Order: sequence, then C-alpha cells, then structure tokens
Amino acid sequence: MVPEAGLEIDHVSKRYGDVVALSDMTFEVRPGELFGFVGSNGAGKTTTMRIALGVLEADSGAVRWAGEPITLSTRRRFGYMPEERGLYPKMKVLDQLVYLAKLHGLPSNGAHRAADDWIVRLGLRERRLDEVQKLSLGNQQRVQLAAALVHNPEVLVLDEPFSGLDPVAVDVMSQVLREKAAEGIPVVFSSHQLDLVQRLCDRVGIVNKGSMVACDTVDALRSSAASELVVHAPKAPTGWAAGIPGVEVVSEQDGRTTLRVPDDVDDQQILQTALDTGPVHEFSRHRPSLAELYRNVVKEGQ
Ligand SMILES: Nc1ncnc2c1ncn2[C@@H]1O[C@H](COP(=O)(O)OP(=O)(O)OP(=O)(O)O)[C@@H](O)[C@H]1O
Repeated sequence: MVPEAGLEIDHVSKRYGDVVALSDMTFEVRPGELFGFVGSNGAGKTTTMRIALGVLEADSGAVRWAGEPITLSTRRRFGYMPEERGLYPKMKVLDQLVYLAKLHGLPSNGAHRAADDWIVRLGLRERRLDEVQKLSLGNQQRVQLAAALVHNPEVLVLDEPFSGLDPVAVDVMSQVLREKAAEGIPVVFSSHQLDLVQRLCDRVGIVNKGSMVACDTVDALRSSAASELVVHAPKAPTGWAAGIPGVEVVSEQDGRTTLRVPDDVDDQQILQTALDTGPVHEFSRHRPSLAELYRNVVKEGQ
C-alpha cells in the first residue's frame, strides 16, 4: 500500500562551524513523485540528502517518512546513491550487489536474483565478474545505481546520479527513475543538468544558500515568471525598447531583442513600437526555461 505522506524534510538547519549549510530547509517528496533538487555548488543539496539518510545529524528540524521519524530500520529500506560513491573497489560487480542486497535484509536467493536482474537491466552483463575498480566511471555509476535499487527500496535518494553518464546511460537511468516513481515510491535526485530535470521531474525544488527558494511543478514555476518576448526588427536602433513602460530589455543583438514582459503589459503596443522602426520578422512570446528561471532565482538571492 502506498503511504499518503512522503519523505518530509521539515525545517532542517545545519552548520559546519561558522558555515551555515542549511537554514530552515523544508520540502516534501510525495509517494510516486519524481522530484528534482537543483542549486549551485555549495547550496546544500548533499547536506540535505545526507541528513535524510541519517549519515549526518541535523542541528535542528526533523526528517519523516510516511509520517514517522526515520529510524535505523526505516533507513535500511531507503535506496541511496551518495555523491562520493560508496563501492568496494576490489569487489566484483555481482558479489558487490549480492552483498549489499543481503546487508539490506534480502535472503541469499532473492539477493542473487535481484543483483542479476539489475545487472541485465543496467547493461552490465559483460561486466558482472569484473572488479568495480576496473570499470569506467560511467559503468561504476551504473553499479552504484544498481546498489541503490537492489533491495527494492521504498524511497530513493540519489546525489547527482546523471553526472558523467553517456546519453544511452542517461536514458536508462531516466527510465528506471520514472518506473520507480510510477511504482509509488518517492524519488529525489540532485542534478546540475537542468534540461534533464525539466524534462523528467514532476516537481522541482530550487535551493539557494541552504534554503528552498522555489518549489513547484516546472509548468507552475515557468508560468509564474514574467514571459519573454523575442522581437526581430533588423532596422531598429539600439535601445528602441528602452522607454516602453513596464518592459525590461534582457538582451539586444543584431536586431534581435529579448524583452521581459509582465502579463498585464499590452504586447500590441510593443509590436507597434517595433513596426515604427521598420520591418518586424519575428515577434514571439516564450516562458523562461528552468535554466533561465534558476539563474534569475539565484541572481535575486545574491
Ligand atoms: N564536511 C564539511 N565541513 C565543512 N563545510 C562543509 C562540509 N560539507 C559541506 N560543507 C559546506 O556546506 C555547504 C553546503 O554544501 P553541500 O555539499 O551540501 O552543497 P551541494 O549543494 O551539494 O553542492 P554541490 O552541487 O557542489 O555538490 C557548502 O558551503 C560547503 O562548503
């Protein structure tokens, strides 16, 4: 049965000496949700994930799963892919996965079956008897994902699972994460690949300086931002749009101007102003991408 409450990070704060790593970090990853955790280097993503897994202790706040505080035995049912990758370099891929599955409580035959299944699924069949240290980095990462999944976890927490993967491995990883979410488990992963996060995730949390600054579906985040207008008016003099009330000039190059336009500004007025300078070859509105939104949010917070 899928629980109603997911993985809750509730007002968590953490300092390392004078460094404030997390300040009142709060969000929930719901059962069945694929949640993207994004933020600059040092924003606090790894710290949050380590606290969720109990690898690190928070100074204050709470972490809950299915409405209950997390204990050692709950954590055994989590799947975790740590940033520093935690495999035994001299162990063979198959032995490693069987060992980890047993460590999480699977009986011997179940552990073998699960290890074999994930080896095949993640394209590691040829490598199953190789030592982990002899694999390429991308293949080590596939093993790391298998290690997070081999005990059939109830929650998945993955720290930058896509970094260093080739496009085929990115597709396999994306598919696996989608499937896991579709099975009803909460899946949270951090990434700097914002186009991927935008494509894949049900909801996204943007972290800045240890706090959650925006958290919603990509569509909701994009539609809450002012839209942009691209105007291609090759004869328009530089600065032609500077005086239009309420409009911000984002960029202007080779007759192509990008304007940030609040929804209540009349774009026909802008079109007329552009036409007054000569022909207009393009006049189109678009919502900012997640990457653009992210840059705005981070810039505002500086
Ligand atoms: N062991 C530590 N000792 C001291 N400071 C630390 C330690 N670990 C992290 N920090 C600091 O805590 C803050 C948050 O770091 P964290 O690793 O959580 O960020 P992140 O969002 O995961 O970054 P990245 O995208 O670079 O992996 C940073 O200022 C970092 O320098």
